[in-house]
Amino acid sequence: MVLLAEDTFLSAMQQEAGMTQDELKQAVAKAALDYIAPRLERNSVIGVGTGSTANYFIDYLAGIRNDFDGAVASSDATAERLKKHGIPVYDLNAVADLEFYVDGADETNDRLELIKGGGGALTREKIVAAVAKTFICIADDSKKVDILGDFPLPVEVIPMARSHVGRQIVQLGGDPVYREGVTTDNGNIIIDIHNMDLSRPIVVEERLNQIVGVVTNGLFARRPADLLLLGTKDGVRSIPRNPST
Ligand SMILES: O=C(CO)[C@H](O)[C@H](O)COP(=O)(O)O
Repeated sequence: MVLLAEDTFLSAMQQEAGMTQDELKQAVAKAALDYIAPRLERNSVIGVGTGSTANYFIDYLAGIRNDFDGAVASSDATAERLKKHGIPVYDLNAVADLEFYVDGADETNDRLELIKGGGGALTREKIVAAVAKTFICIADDSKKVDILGDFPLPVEVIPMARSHVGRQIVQLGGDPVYREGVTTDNGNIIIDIHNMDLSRPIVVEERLNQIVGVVTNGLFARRPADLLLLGTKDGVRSIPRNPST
């Protein structure tokens, strides 16, 4: 595990007010690159997430592609983008060591517990995050919340279990909404849970995963991020997880 600095503001590149959300995403992607670049070895393989913030990170990564070996992708879309930049993409099973995983999020709380899966890639994201030694979450400050759950919680489900899982979610107090027309990279469907009490994220994460037919859900509470790079109008805040909270 890399030693993480105290909460600090990084870089002066975005200190003017009025930055767009996209510019904040770009700023945190650059901050992630600046964080990992000096820590990479020539044989390093990097875990790479999915979504618009992760895409900016991939584009920055291309600038240092001769300084590391390659990447593991959390989705087919990410693999495609990495390859377009000439970055070798490895199967996770072929990789012995993954120092860093860099990915966005739909929501984060103070404990760096996350909701992910807005882009439907939650299962592969969770697998890569589980393997990586350090999970760096990159997000603009619209994603920072006190209590998770305004963003509907995605659940990846085996298609034939859709109705069963929906009924179980209702029993747990959530409102399941089938994400129409979406098939995950694993050939499954997504159910988004609205109005669920997520004040105890670890408990909910485990309870949902016990439902037969659920592949996994988008709560990253058992494996939160280790470092949050949060884009704000005052700069990128570097917030390491505090394991004692
Ligand atoms: O979990 C994800 C994809 O499954 C993304 O990280 C999440 O949806 C954030 O996306 P974006 O960076 O586009 O705001």
